[in-house]
Amino acid sequence: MLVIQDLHKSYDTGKSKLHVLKGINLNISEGEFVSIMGSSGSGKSTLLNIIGILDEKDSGVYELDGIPIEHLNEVKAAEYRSRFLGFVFQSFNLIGYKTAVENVALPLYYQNVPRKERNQKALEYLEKVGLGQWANHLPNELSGGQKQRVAIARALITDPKVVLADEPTGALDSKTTHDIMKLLQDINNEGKTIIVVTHEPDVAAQTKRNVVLRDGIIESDEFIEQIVL
Ligand SMILES: Nc1ncnc2c1ncn2[C@@H]1O[C@H](COP(=O)(O)OP(=O)(O)OP(=O)(O)O)[C@@H](O)[C@H]1O
Repeated sequence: MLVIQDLHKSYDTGKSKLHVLKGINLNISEGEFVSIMGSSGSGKSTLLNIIGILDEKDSGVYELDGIPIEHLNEVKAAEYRSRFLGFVFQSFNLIGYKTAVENVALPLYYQNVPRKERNQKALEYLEKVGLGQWANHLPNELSGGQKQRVAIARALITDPKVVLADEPTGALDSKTTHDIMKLLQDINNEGKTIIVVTHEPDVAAQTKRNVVLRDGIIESDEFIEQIVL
């Protein structure tokens, strides 16, 4: 599903180059549930941004579903993102003036799906994450956990190959973190590939494979005994 070989990334900081990813090798198969940990600055977000085609590698191989991801223009990058990837962020990234169902339907709007069809599907996905009753509420009427459920429904609505979640529980209390991780486990058990960047060892323990980055290289990469919620 996802092949990364000897991947490097540097940032130009004006005076010098900051070499952030220093030869990453990572293969992720369909249906895996992977957590990426590592101390602040180790390169987790940089790696996730490259996997998410939000940023470009300098060198090495990155293939997504068999397609080499190389020097894409913005239109092609956006097309691949919408075809292959779903995104979940710590801060939910919902549009404040749109209702829950409108937020979930948004990726289908960009795929030119007719309004009736996209709203119907969005409602289905909201029901899937347990929020059918909240379809017409605005984000500021929802709790943090509910907002993240809306964001997860939005990430799933295009049936992406891979869901990328950057600190999805970072803004949530421990009970809500449990509920969101349970939801991600359910989604993974249905066959979806999920990659989660997290600072929280408890969250990583609820995935099936843990990758630890240290100073731009993979320090460890282990299949783990998943704590099933
Ligand atoms: N656009 C950028 N320009 C310059 N430097 C950057 C840029 N993005 C990240 N960096 C630097 O690259 C290094 C790795 O950052 P990255 O965000 O990937 O780390 P991280 O492991 O996700 O950290 P955190 O856990 O704090 O989010 C850091 O030193 C950061 O300051």
